[in-house]
Amino acid sequence: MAEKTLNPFEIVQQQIRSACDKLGAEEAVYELLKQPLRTLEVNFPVKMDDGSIRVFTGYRAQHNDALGPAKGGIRFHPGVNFDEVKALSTWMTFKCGVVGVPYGGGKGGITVDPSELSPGELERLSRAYIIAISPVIGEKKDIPAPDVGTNPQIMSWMTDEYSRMRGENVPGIITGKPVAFGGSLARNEATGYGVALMMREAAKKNGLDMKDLRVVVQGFGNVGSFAAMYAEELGAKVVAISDFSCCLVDENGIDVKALREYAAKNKNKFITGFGNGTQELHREAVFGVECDIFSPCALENAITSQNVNQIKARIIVEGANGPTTPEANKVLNEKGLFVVPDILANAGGVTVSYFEWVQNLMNHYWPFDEVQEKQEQLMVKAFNEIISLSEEYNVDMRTAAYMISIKKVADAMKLRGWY
Ligand SMILES: NC(=O)C1=CN([C@@H]2O[C@H](COP(=O)(O)OP(=O)(O)OC[C@H]3O[C@@H](n4cnc5c(N)ncnc54)[C@H](O)[C@@H]3O)[C@@H](O)[C@H]2O)C=CC1
Ligand SMILES: O=C(O)CCC(=O)C(=O)O
Repeated sequence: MAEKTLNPFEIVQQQIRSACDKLGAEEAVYELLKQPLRTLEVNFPVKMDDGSIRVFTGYRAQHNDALGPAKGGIRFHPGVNFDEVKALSTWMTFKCGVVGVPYGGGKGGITVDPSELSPGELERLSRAYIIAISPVIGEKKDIPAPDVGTNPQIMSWMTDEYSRMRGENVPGIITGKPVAFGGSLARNEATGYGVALMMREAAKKNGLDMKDLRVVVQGFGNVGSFAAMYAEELGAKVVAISDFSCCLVDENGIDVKALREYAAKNKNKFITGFGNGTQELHREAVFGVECDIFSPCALENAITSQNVNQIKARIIVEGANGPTTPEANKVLNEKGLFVVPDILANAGGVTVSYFEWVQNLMNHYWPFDEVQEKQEQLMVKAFNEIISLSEEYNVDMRTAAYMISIKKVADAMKLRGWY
C-alpha cells in the first residue's frame, strides 16, 4: 500500500478535517485552523570558522494564538522545510489545548545539520537566527523552546542575544533554558517523563501493570532517553532502544541509565557500540521487536504502511510529533492497538515550559518534585478527559484529543469574534 502523502502539513490538515467533521464545527473553524495565521521565512548570514560566509534558511510559524501567545520549539535538522514547520506549529496549538496550557501553537527551525558545525559556528547560527525572527517573537507574543537538534545551551545563547537586543533581561522569551540561567527544574526531563506517565496510564486503562511490561523506544535523544529511563523507573523492562546509528536489543532489559551515560560521551550522542550484553542491529529492526508498548520518539512518519505490520505491541505511545502516517494509523486502529496520540503523549515538554515561563514572569522558582507533580496532574487529567470523550463518541484517542482541543480553540476564536 503506497502512502497518499508523507507531507506532515497535509497530514495534520486531514486530522483537523476529520475532528471538525466529528464535532460538527462551522466551516470557518476548519478554514481558520487549516493553516498558520502567520509565517516567516528568513535567510541570514553566519561567519564560518574559515572566514567564509554561509547563508542559512530558517522559519517561524505561528499557527494560532486565540488561547494565548504562540509556543513551540526550534528544530535544527537538514530535513527542516516550511511545510514541516507549519505542521509542527499546528500540532503545538492542539497540544497546548489538550493539556490546557494558555498558549497557541508556534514552531521554528533552520535547515542545517548541527553536527557539521563547530561550537562557535553553532553559537553564531543560534544568535543570528533569533535576531532574524525577533520581529515576530516576544514573551507575550511567541515563546520558542528546544526541539530536535537544539538544547538548553542553544536556548541560553538565544535568550542572551534577545536580551541584549532589548537592553534588559528577558528570561521569559524562551523556555528550556539551563536551570542555572532561568530554566525550570524538571523541564529537561519533562517530555520523556510525560511519555512514561502516559505509558503507565495506558497500561492501567488496559488492565496491565507497568511492572509486567516490555517497552521498546525508537529514538534516544531528549525525549526517547528520558521516556526509556522513566519507563524503567516505573518497573517496565526496556527490551530495545534505537537511534539513527543502530538498534540495541536485550530481552533481559537494557540498563537505560548506563546507556544515557554512554551516549552522552559520544559524537552525536549515538548509542552504537554500547555492548553490555545488548545485541546490535540495524535501526529499522526496532519495529520487529516483540513488546507490550512501542514508543516512537524520533521523527515524524516513523510508523508507515511499510512497517506497521511488523510492530508486535498492544500499546503505542507517541513521543515524537507526527510519528504515525494516516494509513499506518488506520491499520493500528483496525488491529485494535491502543494509541496514545502525540498531542497528548509528548505534551509534558510544553507543560513544563509553561511552568518555566510562569516562574520567569514571577521570578520565583519551584522545587523539582513540585514541577513533576503539577505536570502529572495536568497530563493524567487530560488523559482521562480524552478517554471519556473517545468512549462517548466511539472514536480513537487521536480524534478525541483533536475534538477537545479544537473545541477550546474554536470557543476562544468565537469569543474574540474571528468567526
Ligand atoms: N524536546 C522536546 O521537549 C520535545 C520534542 N518532541 C518531539 O520528539 C521527537 C524527538 O525530539 P528530541 O528527543 O528533542 O530530539 P533529539 O534531537 O534530542 O533526538 C532525536 C533522536 O532521534 C534519533 N533518530 C533520528 N532519526 C532516526 C531514525 N530514522 N531511527 C531511529 N532514531 C532516529 C536520533 O539519533 C536521536 O536519538 C521529535 O519529533 C520532537 O519534535 C515533542 C515534544 C517536546
Ligand atoms: O516546550 C515547548 O514550548 C515546546 C516543545 C515542542 O516543541 C513540542 O512540544 O513539540
